[in-house]
Parts: sequence; C-alpha cells; structure tokens
Amino acid sequence: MTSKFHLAFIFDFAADEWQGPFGTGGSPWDGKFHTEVAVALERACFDFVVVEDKLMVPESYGGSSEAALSQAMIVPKHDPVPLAVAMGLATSQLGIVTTLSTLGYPPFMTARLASTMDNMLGGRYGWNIVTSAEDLAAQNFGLKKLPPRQERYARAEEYVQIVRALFDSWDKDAVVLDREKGIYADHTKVRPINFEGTYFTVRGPLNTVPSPQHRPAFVQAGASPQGREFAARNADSIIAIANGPESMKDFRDDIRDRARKMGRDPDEIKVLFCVTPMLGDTEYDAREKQARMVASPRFIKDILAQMSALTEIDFAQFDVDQPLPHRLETNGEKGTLDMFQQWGSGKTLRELVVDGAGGLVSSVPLVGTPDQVAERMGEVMEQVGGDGFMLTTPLLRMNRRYVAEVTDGLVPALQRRGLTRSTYTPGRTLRENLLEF
Ligand SMILES: Cc1cc2nc3c(=O)[nH]c(=O)nc-3n(C[C@H](O)[C@H](O)[C@H](O)COP(=O)(O)O)c2cc1C
Repeated sequence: MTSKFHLAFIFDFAADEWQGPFGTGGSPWDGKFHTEVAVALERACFDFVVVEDKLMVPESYGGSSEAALSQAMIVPKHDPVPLAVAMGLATSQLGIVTTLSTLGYPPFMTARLASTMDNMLGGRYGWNIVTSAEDLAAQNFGLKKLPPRQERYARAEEYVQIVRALFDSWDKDAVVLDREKGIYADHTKVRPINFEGTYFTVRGPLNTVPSPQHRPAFVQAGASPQGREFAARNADSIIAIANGPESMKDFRDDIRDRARKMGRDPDEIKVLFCVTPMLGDTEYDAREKQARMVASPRFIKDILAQMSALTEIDFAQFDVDQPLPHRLETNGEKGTLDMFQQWGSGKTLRELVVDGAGGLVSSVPLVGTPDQVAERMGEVMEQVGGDGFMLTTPLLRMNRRYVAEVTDGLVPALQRRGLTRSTYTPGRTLRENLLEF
C-alpha cells in the first residue's frame, strides 16, 4: 500500500494562457486570477504553492528580447510577495512560498520579509531560495557577469546562515506583552548577531517579532552537486526534475544520503518532482490534446526560447531538424539543460522538444483520464519511495480549465485512492504539514 504523498503547485505572477480559448485575457496584474487559483488549490488540499521569479528580460534567443516579449514568456512578471499576501489572506491552510534571489535581496531584507510574511500568514510562509542563473539578472545588481556556480552557492550558504541567525536573534518568548509591568518585548531576549563573513557583514538583531514557524519553511531547487549539497543542508522541501521513475529515485536517494551525512533526518526533506499532467475525459482525448500541443510550431519555438532564457544559450542558432552539434554547457540552469539535451541520444532538436512534451520540467509523462493519471502517480511514488509531486504546466501558462482539471478531476481521483491529503489539520504550520507524512 502506497503511503500518502504531498502535492504542491508552481506558477509565476505572469500572463496566463492569453492566446488560448480558455485563457483569461493576459492581464492578471491585479492578482485576482492567481488568488483564485490559490483558493482552488486549497480546496484540493495542496500543501503549498510556489511563486517562481526571475529578475531580468531575456535576450538570449536570437540575441533579442523579441521571443520573450512578443509571447509573454518569462516576462512581463510581477513581484511575487504582494501576490503572496493577497493569496495568503484569501486562504487559511495553504502554504505560500515565494522566490527571493540571494543575488537580489540583502539577507537582512529577506529575513525581515520572510518573518513579516510568516506572521501575516499564521505560519504558512516559505522562501524558495534561488541564487539566480543569468548574466542578465546579475547586470541588474551591479555585476558584469553571474558569478560561477561554486561561488554562488558558497555565498548562498553564508546568506542562509545569516538569515537563520537573524530569526534566532529573538528568543521565541521575547514578546511578553506585560501590561502591568509595561513591557512589550524583553530586551534581554533580543541580541545582535554581529556576523562577519566572506561576503556579508550584518549586525542584527532583526526588527520583527518572531513568527509562528520562527524559521519560515525553506524550499530549494538545486540540481548540480553544489545545488544538491545546499538543498540537503537547508531545505524543508526540494523542487526536482528528473527523467522517469528510476532517475527520480536516484535523485531522492542522493539527497537523502547527503542529508544523512550532514546529520539531518532525511525524512525532514520532502523531494517533490515536477510534472505537467495532461488530462482528458478519455485517454484518446488527452493524447489528442498532447499531440495538438506539440505539433504547434509556436510550442517548439516557445520551449526553445524558454530554454534559451534559462541557460543563456541561443537555441535559435541551431537547425531544429538536426541533432545539437556538440554538448552544451551553461553557468545557468544546468540540470534543466542536461535533461533536455539528452546528449548521445542522436535526437534532433525538434525531437527533443516533442520528447519533453510536458515541457522542460516534466519528470514523468502523465497523459490520460484523471483516474489513469492518479493510478500512475501512485505507481511512480511507490517506485521512487515518496515524497510527492509539484504540478505545473509545460510553459508555466495557466488557464481556469487546466486548474479545474487538476483540482476537480485529478485530485479527487488521488484522494479516492487515499494517495493525497483530503483534509488539513487546523492550526498546523506549513512545516508541520510537510512533516505529517
Ligand atoms: C521547477 C523549478 C523552478 C525553479 N524556479 C526558479 C525561480 O523561480 N527563480 C530562479 O532564479 N531559479 C529557479 N529555478 C532554478 C533553480 O533554483 C536552480 O538554479 C536550478 O534548478 C539549477 O540547479 P543548480 O543551481 O544546482 O545548477 C527553478 C528550477 C526548477 C527545476
């Protein structure tokens, strides 16, 4: 019998599927559409939603921003934190995770923002820790180039150490609210951290009250050896991509081994694999939908433009009907690139896109009726060993129909099989929900 597994969802505060027949018009900028999605995810008992983020306008595909801007791909994108407030106030149990880059925010501001959010959301906030992966982003923060991965993660380790120390700069019981003695906070329970490291100097203490989780949940998506090491040390949940059940199992086992060696209980880390279910009333319907999507010339171009944005490699330079001329390397999102290029397979670029028909982040194909897909998800989790899935769409574009297929078709089918949560325990924090099974 498969034990329960966790569900999360990742989207960005960007245009919906604005050109499709079920899009919502392409202007979700008041946050209401995404908030409505968060409410639907809570109804389906998802553990959390992640708001992805990037800090640049891509110019890698064809050496121009045209592909990104004309198709609303990765950009325009609004800041995730105000959206997280709106989503948090419209829900009461769903975890809300926002991406904050260690490149863009000083650690004091991240700690302050995370503590404020966790207070406002009653212990449901999480931070998706990213180091950013683009020269174009680095150039928005005073750098000429993105530092090499090794250095980005060394800096991120120091950064997280500071953020943790800032949360601990207030004892849990520092706020006493003693009306008789006239004491709001006990100053002996609040101390500077006086941190001096290689990259940062931070005095502290934090100037917010301790939050319900004290340390909000940490989410991370490292794929390289450095990224995995960082995630195994720090994350409560890891966003992962892999190539089928065997590679999913290898990834999870690797993270758990690394965590064990660091003295952590591996069960404290929930590895959630990205999938992009394609659902239909019948299996034929679902397969037809998938075939229509991959046959569209726009889909091929959009996937390649997205790949260019994430890796800063110009995929417009390659013939789509030939194999890639050599193995590609990037200082950007290497895991995504390696999975995509399947080096040695001899496949043409078009075949690589069609192969990854679930998009760049699909760990295992899930095409069929809600019952078929639910059954398959259960089998895959059984093979992998746990912990759950991170649902999304091939190009991060959403419409209401897709959300309803997931929350009102797939999730009930999972729940009928006892595979996913069908209630929340009231009052639990995001981290407690993750640790429940
Ligand atoms: C599903 C998924 C979502 C991600 N979301 C973001 C994001 O919002 N912002 C970002 O800068 N990087 C994001 N990343 C990139 C990761 O943080 C990480 O850099 C990447 O997976 C490569 O791993 P590495 O840093 O160990 O090479 C995401 C990666 C994946 C697989």
